[in-house]
Amino acid sequence: MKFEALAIPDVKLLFPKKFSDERGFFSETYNQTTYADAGIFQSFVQDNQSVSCNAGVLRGLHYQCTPYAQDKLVRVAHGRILDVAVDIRAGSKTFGKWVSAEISATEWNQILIPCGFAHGFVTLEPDTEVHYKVSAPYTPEAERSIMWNDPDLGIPWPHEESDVTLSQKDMQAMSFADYCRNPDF
Ligand SMILES: Cc1cn([C@H]2C[C@H](O)[C@@H](COP(=O)(O)OP(=O)(O)O[C@H]3O[C@H](C)C(=O)[C@H](O)[C@H]3O)O2)c(=O)[nH]c1=O
Repeated sequence: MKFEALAIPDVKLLFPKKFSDERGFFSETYNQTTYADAGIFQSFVQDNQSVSCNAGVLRGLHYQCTPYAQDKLVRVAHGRILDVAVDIRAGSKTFGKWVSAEISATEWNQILIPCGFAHGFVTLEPDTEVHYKVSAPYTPEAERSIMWNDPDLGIPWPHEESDVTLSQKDMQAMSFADYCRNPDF
């Protein structure tokens, strides 16, 4: 399995093989053995899928607090996203730092977001379909949101505030300063 570490090495980009022929293509989008070869030993317990009708749909920055934290293996079956992971591990030398990558059906790449990172993405094309595996079940009471455009994080999203579509939850997300007052990682 071809992979590369991003600037925060715990976040990895993966490049599964795609076997194309005159019918179309086949790809193993997850395989415990070959992903272990890339240093991904997490076991996943839940598959998620979100479809966003337009470009500019922004979901995040989300995480589940300990002990309900989730590793996430994210891929795009149709369309393209800018995916962002923010290190929220208290004491980490990259605390408050972020990494980003374009994940798309065209590139057929994936991103592993470990526990201890807040995760978000913005769609770059209409009808973008994101599939992701998580290593712990959904626990609503453990769900937290940090403001996507928090000035202390300074994530250079490609959209202005007026151009993004957010959920009510994400519109009311906490600031990063609020998170720092009571970090739950
Ligand atoms: C995450 C989740 C949600 N839901 C229900 C709860 C809501 O009624 C509905 C929509 O949930 P939400 O608005 O939180 O969905 P997203 O904004 O796409 O959130 C996700 O997007 C960001 C990028 C993430 O990294 C998280 O995995 C996840 O928070 O699905 C479930 O039933 N199970 C689940 O695992």
